[in-house]
Amino acid sequence: MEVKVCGMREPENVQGLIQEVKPDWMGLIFYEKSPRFVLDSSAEKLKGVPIKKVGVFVNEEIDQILDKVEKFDLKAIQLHGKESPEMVRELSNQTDCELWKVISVKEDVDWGLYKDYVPHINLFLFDTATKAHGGSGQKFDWEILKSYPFEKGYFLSGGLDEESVDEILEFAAQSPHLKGVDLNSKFELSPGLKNIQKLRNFKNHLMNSGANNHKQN
Ligand SMILES: O=C(O)c1ccccc1N[C@@H]1O[C@H](COP(=O)(O)O)[C@@H](O)[C@H]1O
Repeated sequence: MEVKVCGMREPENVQGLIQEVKPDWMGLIFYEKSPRFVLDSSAEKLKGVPIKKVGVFVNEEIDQILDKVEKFDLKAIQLHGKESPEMVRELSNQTDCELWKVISVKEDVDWGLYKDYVPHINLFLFDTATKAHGGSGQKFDWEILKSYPFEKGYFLSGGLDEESVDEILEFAAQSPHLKGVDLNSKFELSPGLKNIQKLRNFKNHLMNSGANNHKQN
């Protein structure tokens, strides 16, 4: 089970994350309306940090995305808006980054809307649908994922907190395509500043409970 910690931006906080939590991925949010928005002026300090970085974008132009890939040395691109399969295909032809397409969940998912993304992406990421697009701290009903029809792996997101570990493990036991979890606002001291202790507790609990033995796709 992989762990992504999203919404990072303060260099000291990032150092704490790398030394004490060691997640697989660190997310940087490039959506101006987010309280976790990362400025270009942070690129110098964040570019070389030894952790794989995911850039989070909402309905952004391809040129702008590729500019951030270069400036921040991103290894994955998380598309968190209404990006079309055509746009994702075009992007996949212009970058070696992994592509992660978000599916925002309300009450149900029409899986047919997502099949055209499958050939062009590395994974889906499920989050709760809200007007702010992400970072809501709200969970959705994971039961909806029982009908997940694709072979592609996915990440789970949306309001995950320290108390979610047992629920995640129970869910993972019946969900062979669950590849990772994405942690964000429930682990914050303030927007963009994470509580390292809480993140460490979560990761230790998850890993010591055998989640690293979970079958991955
Ligand atoms: O965190 C944000 O501000 C944000 C804004 C716009 C798009 C995505 C954003 N974050 C993503 O939201 C999910 C869930 O976060 P939370 O746990 O509910 O706070 C996560 O994938 C972040 O990458």
